[in-house]
Amino acid sequence: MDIIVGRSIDDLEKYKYSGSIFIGKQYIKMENATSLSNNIYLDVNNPHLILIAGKRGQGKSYTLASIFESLATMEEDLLNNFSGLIFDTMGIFWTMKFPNYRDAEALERWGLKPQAIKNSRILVPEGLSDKYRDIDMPIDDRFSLNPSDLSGIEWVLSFNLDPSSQLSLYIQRIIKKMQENNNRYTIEDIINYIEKLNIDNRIKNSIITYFDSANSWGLFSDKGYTTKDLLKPGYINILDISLFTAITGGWSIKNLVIGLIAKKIFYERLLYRKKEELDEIYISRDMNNREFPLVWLAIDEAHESIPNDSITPATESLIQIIREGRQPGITLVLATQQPGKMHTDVITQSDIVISHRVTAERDLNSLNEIMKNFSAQDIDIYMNENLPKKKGAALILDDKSEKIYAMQIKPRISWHGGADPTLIRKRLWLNQ
Ligand SMILES: Nc1ncnc2c1ncn2[C@@H]1O[C@H](COP(=O)(O)OP(=O)(O)OP(=O)(O)O)[C@@H](O)[C@H]1O
Repeated sequence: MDIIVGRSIDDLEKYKYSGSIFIGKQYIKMENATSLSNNIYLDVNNPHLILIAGKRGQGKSYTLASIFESLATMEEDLLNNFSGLIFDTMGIFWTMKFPNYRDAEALERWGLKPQAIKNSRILVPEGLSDKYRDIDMPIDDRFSLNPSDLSGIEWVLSFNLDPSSQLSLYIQRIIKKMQENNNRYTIEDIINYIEKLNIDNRIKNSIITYFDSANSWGLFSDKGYTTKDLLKPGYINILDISLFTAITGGWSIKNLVIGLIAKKIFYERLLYRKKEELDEIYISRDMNNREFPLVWLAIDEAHESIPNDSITPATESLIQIIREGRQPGITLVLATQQPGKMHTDVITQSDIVISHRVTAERDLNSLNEIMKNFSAQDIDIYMNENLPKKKGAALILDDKSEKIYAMQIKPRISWHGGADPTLIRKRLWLNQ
């Protein structure tokens, strides 16, 4: 019998398969043999917090992309009301634009065909777009942030400064003044203001150096894009922020992008949710298409954005979405190699966990915290007994049904961009 994870018994009766996507097949163990049997679907009708865990190379980025491919190929009426946004921190999801000929044989066994995701859209930071064009990467659009949208503490955390240091306190005071005196301002405006301040020259110069460096990130413009520019309905919007890796403190900049955009999406969805509710109450109103789509946000290597031992520029927004995101209709998908390093809210609030193999003790401990609700067995023992040692094999823990399934994630229809590069350069899938 088919399984739909993340769906209540009531909803199973009401909606049947509608509003669910195919994500893989269940492993069934008979005596000593394990074989693939029932189809596993994922409920996409309701918002969820989904954690994908697994040590390096077990398939967590693959799984994340496989789920988003299935979202991209939903029926049109669902697709029109949906928008996916992947914060591509490692620069590996843009290959969705190409068919996965490499796994054509495996796909055929699953009754699937290599397919490009035509409704995927790649956005890159405005000031870095030439770098992407130089290597012929397909780009659909650019994005930037407006400097006046950042609070003092967001600047401080992006500069990787200790929030209680003297420099940080100055920066927070400066930004407060900028916000009081201006509606919109640029980084140059901030620097001009600092230059006129009557403070110690050493401090003044170091603050200016920080803002000068922010100017070189290629991230800011006085336009700044709206969330509607970023969230094209019916599309998987991929924000490639991987090139910030090359800048010192790169993760702080990536987290700034994640934090600011996630915060804006949260507030806009909150507003539009009220309007949608009114649309439902007034029966004369049309309920077909939402003005602002329901959003699925995804972050790979999420332990870097929302760790358990420090605060990043993304922490506050992500915690807010984790705790309150369901009401406005935001689903968050977090993938990590190190669940043991993630903020405890992720562990306690996830309603769907997809776990590939993990071995580090700290990671096993945090997954066992979730596992306690499902089984008396530890997760590694359960995995060893029920899961073949195969890439893409995972346990899926479903809070709605309080059940665990051993499963194989479906192969990707679009090209996987996260594979390790090999010294031998051959197209083995073409026998070349
Ligand atoms: N469901 C799957 N079906 C078939 N092959 C898979 C599946 N999942 C993963 N693989 C294979 O495993 C490889 C590693 O997967 P992936 O790149 O997602 O690892 P990862 O866990 O994200 O690793 P990293 O931490 O290095 O990013 C892929 O290149 C692919 O060949």
